[in-house]
Amino acid sequence: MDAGRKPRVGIIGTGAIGGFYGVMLARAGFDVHFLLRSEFSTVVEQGLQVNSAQYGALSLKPVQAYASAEEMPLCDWLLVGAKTTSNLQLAPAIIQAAAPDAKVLLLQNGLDVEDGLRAVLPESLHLLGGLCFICVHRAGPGQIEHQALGAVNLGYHSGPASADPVLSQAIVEEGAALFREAGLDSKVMGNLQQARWQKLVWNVPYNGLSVLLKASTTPLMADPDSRELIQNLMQEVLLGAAACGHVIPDAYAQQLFKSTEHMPDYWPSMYHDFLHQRPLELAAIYAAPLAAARAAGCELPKIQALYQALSFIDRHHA
Ligand SMILES: NC(=O)C1=CN([C@@H]2O[C@H](COP(=O)(O)OP(=O)(O)OC[C@H]3O[C@@H](n4cnc5c(N)ncnc54)[C@H](OP(=O)(O)O)[C@@H]3O)[C@@H](O)[C@H]2O)C=CC1
Ligand SMILES: CC(C)(CO)C(=O)C(=O)O
Repeated sequence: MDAGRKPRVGIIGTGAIGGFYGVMLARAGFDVHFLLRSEFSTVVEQGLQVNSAQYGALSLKPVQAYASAEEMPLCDWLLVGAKTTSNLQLAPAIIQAAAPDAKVLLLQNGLDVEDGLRAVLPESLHLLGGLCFICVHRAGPGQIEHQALGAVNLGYHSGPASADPVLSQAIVEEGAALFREAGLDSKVMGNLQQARWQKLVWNVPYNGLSVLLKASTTPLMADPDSRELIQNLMQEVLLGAAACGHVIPDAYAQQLFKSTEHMPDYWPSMYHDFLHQRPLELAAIYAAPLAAARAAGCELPKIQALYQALSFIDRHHA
């Protein structure tokens, strides 16, 4: 990349997350290119709209939109906004759109989501994980509803800087600076696995229960049984994390629980997948942490039961 030039950003999977962060970066002056699938023609015709409780009505038009990665220019940063269930299918697009030493940032929930992709990406590409603390969903083609929050915490996973902590830290800082330039909070996480476990403290209970109980956060937080279930599931995530060497203080779970009471009523992204008969992110959000905890000698029976019920739903809802 030329010194002084702003990095070129590619969005691989322009849904709620990809669309929101892509629009914010484009508005901050970055050269952003969007890979789309089903919404390609609508977005070419009508642009991308973000209806944000925080920033008001934002619009990006025209959009540098592509139906194929082969037409995209080589990008310095690739932000993957697809669901984890699409990662392997998207690997050729990521490789195609990546500049020679590009940074690939997975803006996704779950554990070990980088591992599957790492195995198929060239060694020259840096791979990072990003945890998005945001409530956002697609309301229609190219239409993104942003209800609350927006921070992204980043950590280095692997690549040419794996053995060089100074370089990997600098790369993660560069990524966090992109988001900060777009007016969003972004922290550097020294330990990506720890950060992923922390995020699971929220996603394990709320994502799955929203599908199983067909309830958004407000009713889930209002009912004594679901409140207890959420707290028990959170405790099991802490146990699993600790067994894997990541101690998360109980106060962290308590604070997430409390802050959910003050969030606007919210349907987690897994519920939107259920509603639209898309595959659920069960491997990343349930199977991977269960397997990691089990390998460390720790069984998590409530999470296991939730996972089994969701697996049934996932197989039968399409
Ligand atoms: N939504 C939220 O508030 C949050 C989501 N997350 C995480 O962020 C990640 C993304 O979630 P979210 O934005 O909600 O998901 P969405 O379903 O809104 O977006 C996924 C996008 O990826 C696209 N896509 C999938 N496969 C391909 C492909 N082969 N080629 C081109 N595009 C493709 C989809 O296109 P198509 O329309 O054609 O299917 C869609 O536009 C998930 O891991 C989720 O858990 C994390 C925090 C909050
Ligand atoms: C936890 C929450 C709602 C906001 O922090 C989120 O990021 C998610 O849905 O994954």
